[in-house]
Amino acid sequence: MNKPLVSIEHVHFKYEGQEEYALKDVSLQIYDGEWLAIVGHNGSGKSTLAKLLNGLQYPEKGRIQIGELELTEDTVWETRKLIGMVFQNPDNQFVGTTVQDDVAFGLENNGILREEMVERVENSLKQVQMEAFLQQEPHQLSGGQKQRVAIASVIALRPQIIVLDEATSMLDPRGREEVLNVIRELKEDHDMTVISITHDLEEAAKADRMIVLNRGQLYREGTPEEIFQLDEELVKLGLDIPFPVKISKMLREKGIPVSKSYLSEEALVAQLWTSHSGK
Ligand SMILES: Nc1ncnc2c1ncn2[C@@H]1O[C@H](COP(=O)(O)OP(=O)(O)OP(=O)(O)O)[C@@H](O)[C@H]1O
Repeated sequence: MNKPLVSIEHVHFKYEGQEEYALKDVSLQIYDGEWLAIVGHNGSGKSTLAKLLNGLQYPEKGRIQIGELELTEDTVWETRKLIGMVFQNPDNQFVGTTVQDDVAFGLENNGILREEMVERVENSLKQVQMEAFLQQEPHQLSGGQKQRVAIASVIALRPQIIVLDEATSMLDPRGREEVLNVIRELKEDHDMTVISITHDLEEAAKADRMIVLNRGQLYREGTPEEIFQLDEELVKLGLDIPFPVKISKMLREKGIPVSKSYLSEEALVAQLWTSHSGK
């Protein structure tokens, strides 16, 4: 994690006919191999940032650099090969009549030869643990399974970066867990760079780094531990602090030594066991 793979520099963006800027002077870097979570309340500009990264909109001022390329109307087809997008609604992302066809679709469009296509379809479905569902029809799948197929369709094209725009927000807890596990594996085992855009801080707690957006501006940047220290400030921004972080704060207020804000229930329970058994 050393060179920025994506560099967003002083980006301003306003939708046509609107007075307010949706993004105001936003600058941030995304490093090779990291998982960056971009969080913010409704209307903070998260989806607008995703649209800019995908070249669906262009900055009014400022620039976006992806790898060696500046993202412009001339380079957008090249930059889209580097960035794969997964969106919120699992039902809007299926184009094939079976799981296999769905993953193959993007490859066909990119002129990948049949033999390689078969291999890539199989491999990418394996990476999301959906290889047993090759012939299944989309409507037979759960939300989490559909999103995993959507991720397989993206990784089959071998992008360097995967952007998940609220990709777990329509899923039940089990589906969300499945998708988050897949994201972690893609990052850890396949060196993918992950950008997850979410209003769910529990999900963001799993990332390496977080960016908080507020009213189109970059409010804070830091590790999840650093961001959760903001505490009431996050609540004021309309964000809900994860349950284990709230509990560890309450314990500290009651004089029970919890050294930092624990980001997962498991870590908090482990700390409490350790201090309890040490007495
Ligand atoms: N197509 C559009 N036309 C006009 N204004 C828009 C459009 N899309 C978003 N906006 C405005 O731009 C600002 C940023 O919206 P954006 O959708 O990027 O926020 P968000 O953080 O993704 O919110 P949400 O979580 O509700 O999707 C908001 O003020 C919103 O009303």
